[in-house]
Amino acid sequence: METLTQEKCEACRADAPKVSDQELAELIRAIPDWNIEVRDGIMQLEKVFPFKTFVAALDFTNKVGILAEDEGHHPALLTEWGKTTVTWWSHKIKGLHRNDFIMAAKTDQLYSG
Ligand SMILES: C[C@H](O)[C@H](O)[C@H]1CNC2=NC(N)=NC(=O)C2=N1
Repeated sequence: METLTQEKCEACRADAPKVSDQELAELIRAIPDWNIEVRDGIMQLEKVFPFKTFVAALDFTNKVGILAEDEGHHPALLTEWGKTTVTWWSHKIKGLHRNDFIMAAKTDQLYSG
């Protein structure tokens, strides 16, 4: 399997399939530090990134925002003193698509603590 960080997101389509249970089990192994959350019936990938300062958290938040714009796929971002919470899911399909795993892997690449 090509590593997720080398892939680009495909355009979000309402008829795109959610990842299957088997794909989910395989893909989550590539991003083991991410949590699978279900909110209002929507499966999401979530991870908290700790920082020493608010400024560092905000800088990381902006980097993820630039990545999202570049890929055309956008997260929910919660920036607080000392941490940024990043949550990925595909709005159009109300669940998880391979795009969300690609973006989670690329988000990890932006983090330097
Ligand atoms: C037109 C635009 O590309 C689409 O609306 C994109 C924008 N970014 C997106 N981001 C996410 N996470 N899910 C989407 O369905 C989505 N759709």
